[in-house]
Amino acid sequence: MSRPKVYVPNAIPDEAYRILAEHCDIRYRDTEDPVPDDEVLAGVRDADGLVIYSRVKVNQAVLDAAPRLRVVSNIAVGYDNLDIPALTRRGIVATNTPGVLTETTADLAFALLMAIARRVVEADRYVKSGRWDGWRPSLMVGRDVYGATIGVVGMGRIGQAVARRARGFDMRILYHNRSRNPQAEEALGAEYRPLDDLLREADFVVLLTPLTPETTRLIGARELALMKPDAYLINAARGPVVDESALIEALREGRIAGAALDVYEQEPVAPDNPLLQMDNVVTLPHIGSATKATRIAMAVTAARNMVTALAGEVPPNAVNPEAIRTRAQD
Ligand SMILES: O=CC(=O)O
Repeated sequence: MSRPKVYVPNAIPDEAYRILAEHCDIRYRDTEDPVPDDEVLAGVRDADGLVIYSRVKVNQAVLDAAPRLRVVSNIAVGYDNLDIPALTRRGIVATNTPGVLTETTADLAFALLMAIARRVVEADRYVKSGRWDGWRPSLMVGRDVYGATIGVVGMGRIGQAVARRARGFDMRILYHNRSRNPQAEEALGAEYRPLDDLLREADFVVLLTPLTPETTRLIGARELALMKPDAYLINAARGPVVDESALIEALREGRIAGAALDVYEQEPVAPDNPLLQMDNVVTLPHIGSATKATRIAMAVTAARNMVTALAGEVPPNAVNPEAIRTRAQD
């Protein structure tokens, strides 16, 4: 039997490459540079599998160009770059990499929270600018994290990992989620709130939802207006969960105290985006899961998902296992 063909349009760690190479023929683009759309279309032409980072979109045009495609393995926990209904209709299994990045991403979300509360980035820039003329009681005063109220929106794996960190800071933990999580309530002392109530009460609103039609622009002008004027918004989920123009407006008018962002409506963020000019906004370049160990673990997980799915088994992290049934009925 001939080996399946897998298209890998961006460089992946050797550990993951080796797993794929043992079982598949790989068409490899050994660079992290963005893949032009026409290269994706050419790359998938004879591919049985596609292993991608979330910057590559798999839409109808890609599917139309990929008659043999059976598996798409995303090296990310989020999979909003994939048109899941279209994949499922075609019997193509999609997989993601949950679990391996939970703690790493929670660390980063908490780092965003700490950085905005204690003005870490602003203070660093200030010292490096050479303007510091000595200790002053009001210099770079921020707000306490310890004992404050955190509102976690999206109490999945990462949300719960952030709540565990918040417990260490003796924070009051509120959460909002599609469904209540009695286990998180019991284990973490987290209190469920309808979204509006969470927004009214939290000092730090931390977004950790997947991007879905329901969570797109979940936080808009109305929601920002519910937040306390001294509260902060932290987005470690996906940019489009927030209406970015409404956020810019709220920050300009001082309706919230600040924001710490790892993600944006458009990535990379445009150099003239007003958020980049605001001292009370921390801006990171989508690095939630960016540690060496976690990036390797994500790629290895993605490679294993691919190999398992190509062997005709249900892969450990199938996001649309029903696609296998669709295929079986063909
Ligand atoms: O953003 C990163 C991911 O979804 O893993």
